[in-house]
Amino acid sequence: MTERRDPDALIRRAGRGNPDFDQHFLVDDRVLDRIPTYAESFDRSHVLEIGPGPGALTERLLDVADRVTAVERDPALAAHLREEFADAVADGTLTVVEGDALDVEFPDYTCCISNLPYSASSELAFRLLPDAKPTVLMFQREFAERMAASVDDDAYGRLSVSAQHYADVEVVEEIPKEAFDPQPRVRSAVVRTTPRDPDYEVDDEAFFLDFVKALFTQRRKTVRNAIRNTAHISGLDDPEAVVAAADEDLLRKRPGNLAPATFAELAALAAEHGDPA
Ligand SMILES: C[S@@+](CC[C@H](N)C(=O)[O-])C[C@H]1O[C@@H](n2cnc3c(N)ncnc32)[C@H](O)[C@@H]1O
Repeated sequence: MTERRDPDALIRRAGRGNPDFDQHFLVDDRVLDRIPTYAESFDRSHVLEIGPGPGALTERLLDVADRVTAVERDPALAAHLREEFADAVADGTLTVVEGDALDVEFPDYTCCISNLPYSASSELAFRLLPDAKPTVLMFQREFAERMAASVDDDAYGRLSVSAQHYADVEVVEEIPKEAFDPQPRVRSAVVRTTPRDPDYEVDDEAFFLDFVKALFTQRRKTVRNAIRNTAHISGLDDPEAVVAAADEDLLRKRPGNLAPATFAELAALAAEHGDPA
């Protein structure tokens, strides 16, 4: 292996960042070395990296992948990456795409490994998860815990059910603020998602996800009241018919105590009786 670039030197060569673009760069070599290992069991032949920044993680991804596509919104950083990794760009192992990862077309990647911009965590996660490709992603710790939470956990909510609809979700490492420059205000965590089909059937995915979103806006209410109060979000024309058709024990529970498969059953019942838009 050739000697690695120093992350601090990469930041210096990239030039000071743009505060509008959520730029907290990883400078801890041990953390940077570990991140690609969390994807060891995945096909890493074509890795998608969102928000490569100065390129410290990109360099490690180039070591384990046949190809890396790196999507960077900051034009100065995209130019820096093309210069810093000119050999890899020239031989086609690295493609730098300048643009917003929420808009650009993704290549036919095999897995995504990224330290994401936290302000777009949710939108980026839900752009990636339906692709059914494995991911290793860094998020704010609290967001990561909510993604991975199980029914009855305090952190269990809409994010848990929606993310786990697409994949198994695990928090594989917590990362202290000191691993970044500049340091973020919040702690971070690395999440691994392994795509799989859910263990329940959903006929109308969009309605299921809207129904979950609706009920979790009323997480402290009973399911009965949550169904009644959120028709404007779930799109149900006749929430009373759903309440009339549902099991009494279920209606007395709170949304945070319903497992994903129970949400799916209730959503099917709601679609059948509640006349969704
Ligand atoms: C938290 S930094 C991570 C940088 C680098 N991967 C690291 O670990 O040091 C996030 C990076 O995403 C870039 N970025 C922010 N919003 C973006 C977007 N919508 N699309 C693509 N890149 C974005 C920022 O310019 C920054 O380089």
